[in-house]
Amino acid sequence: MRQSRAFIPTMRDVPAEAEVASHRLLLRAGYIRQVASGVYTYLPLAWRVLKKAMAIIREEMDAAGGQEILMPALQPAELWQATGRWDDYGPLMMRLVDRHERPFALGPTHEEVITALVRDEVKSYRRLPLILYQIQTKFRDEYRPRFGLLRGREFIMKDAYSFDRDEAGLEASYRAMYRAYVRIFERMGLKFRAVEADAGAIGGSYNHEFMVLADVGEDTIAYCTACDYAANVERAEVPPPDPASAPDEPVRPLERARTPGIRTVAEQAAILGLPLEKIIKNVVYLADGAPVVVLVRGDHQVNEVKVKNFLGARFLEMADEATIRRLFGAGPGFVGPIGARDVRILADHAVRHLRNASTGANEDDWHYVGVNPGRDFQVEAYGDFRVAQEGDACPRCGAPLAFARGIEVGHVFKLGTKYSAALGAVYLDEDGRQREMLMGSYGIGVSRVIQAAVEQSHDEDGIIWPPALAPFDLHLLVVNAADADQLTVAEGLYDALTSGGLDVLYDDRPERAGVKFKDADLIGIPLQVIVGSGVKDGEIELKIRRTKEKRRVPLPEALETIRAVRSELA
Ligand SMILES: O=C(C[C@@H]1CCCCN1)Cn1cnc2cc(Cl)c(F)cc2c1=O
Ligand SMILES: [Mg+2]
Repeated sequence: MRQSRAFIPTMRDVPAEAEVASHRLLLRAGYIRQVASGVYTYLPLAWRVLKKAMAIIREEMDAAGGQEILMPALQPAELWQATGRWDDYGPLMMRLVDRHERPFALGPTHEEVITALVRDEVKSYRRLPLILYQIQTKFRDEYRPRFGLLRGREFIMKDAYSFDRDEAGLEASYRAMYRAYVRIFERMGLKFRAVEADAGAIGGSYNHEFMVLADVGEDTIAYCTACDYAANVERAEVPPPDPASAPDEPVRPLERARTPGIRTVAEQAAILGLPLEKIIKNVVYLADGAPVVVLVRGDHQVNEVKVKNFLGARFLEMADEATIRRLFGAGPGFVGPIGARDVRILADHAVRHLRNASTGANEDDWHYVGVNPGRDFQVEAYGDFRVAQEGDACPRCGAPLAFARGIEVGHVFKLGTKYSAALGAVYLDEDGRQREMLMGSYGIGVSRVIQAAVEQSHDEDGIIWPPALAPFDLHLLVVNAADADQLTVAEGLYDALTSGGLDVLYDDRPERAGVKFKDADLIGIPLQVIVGSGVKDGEIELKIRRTKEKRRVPLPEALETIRAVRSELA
């Protein structure tokens, strides 16, 4: 494509709301433009990148036995009402009514639609396993869309759904999808990790997220420094501490201590002269409306995902002060398990062996000291209820965990029968018995992954596309379009490269050299072919965008050297 014709509206300065480098660069380099908050137009360069990403995804999905379909974005409310999910997502789900006042959702995902389709069309075990997938626009009305394509309200997703006869079949489909994802992200040239993740409201037990490692990622990954354990920190398991590691100090009597007006555990620790590890923090929740107090050590945080999953609660929210006062007779900073009634008490493993700790006395301005769990209070259950921290022991091998930030670009789920049961997707097995299909669902954020690639691969001059995703194979520049020799060589190369099957962006504009070099570095095509003053010596120049390395090449060797360098970069 000739850049003099191309619609690539580069710009120098970017709007303030572009907080991360990848968002700024996609705007500056003329890849995307915002239409509304979280809603974007993909301009020609971005659309080319998206088509490359989709081609890789299609190849690997098809190779893994998937069959591509396209489902509608308009979804009748009845389907979501049948699975009980119509009210699960509140304002996050974009809804509308048609001209007959019938309610519809703009599809945020397609479990309901695909399960109803397979229910109606598949009756026999002979038709399983079945993996169907689509690449389609999704709608989620994020409260605060941000970071460009990383968290949009309208975005492109590949979503696949597997249908199997039994657990073994589901496991096979899950592994096939998992392996396909590894190949997809490897082919895209991304540094990524698959991590154990929490299924959240979608249910099902077993799932992994694929994270592109990047400091702006909204997710935190806990990974083991020794084995291949890795988990979203929401889910990372924390094994019970070794009881032998408990401090062996003499047990003290339980006493009250006056702690006027303390607001935080740090203040409580300070006023009592205790380390944070000796404070028992009490966090009060309503789980589907029922009060629960969760006890964790003062230096730990409650992991609400773990608490919610333990309780099997649909909704978990912090109790407000009025509820806390009604239940405990004191404000939030003075709550404790001793003497507490009409409330479920859960405690993290790390609380169990505390000696002579401190906790609220259920009276404003008073705490207990010399608190010894087991003697002074009982709990309903000790469990893994805290957020893992760097240095915690790996639950698989005991080595210390390390943290990294990641951008979730894929998520694979085992759904089991959650949707097939709700919608009646059943099949007849060999003995004519009716059985519910076992499902999995598998997503890739297609528009998100291309920005994740930019976040992971850019420098101060602009984007550095992984070759497999670059909008063009080459960026050909004529330094001085007014120079007849340079123009002749450049035009000749453009024709030869293009007819040789390469996708070339040719900067033929009558712009100053500096503008052209800056734009080429901004747009980020991995290999630049520069036709400049060297033509009088029969030479052109190759520039490798990532390393900025330049190579002078005799014109007769240009085509074969370009091919050689391209295969080096692939
Ligand atoms: O989407 C999934 C699971 C998988 C992910 C891979 C592809 C298939 N779906 C989870 N999820 C996330 N946000 C949602 C937002 C809304 Cl508004 C909704 F109504 C439903 C969902 C929802 O179900
Ligand atoms: Mg997810």
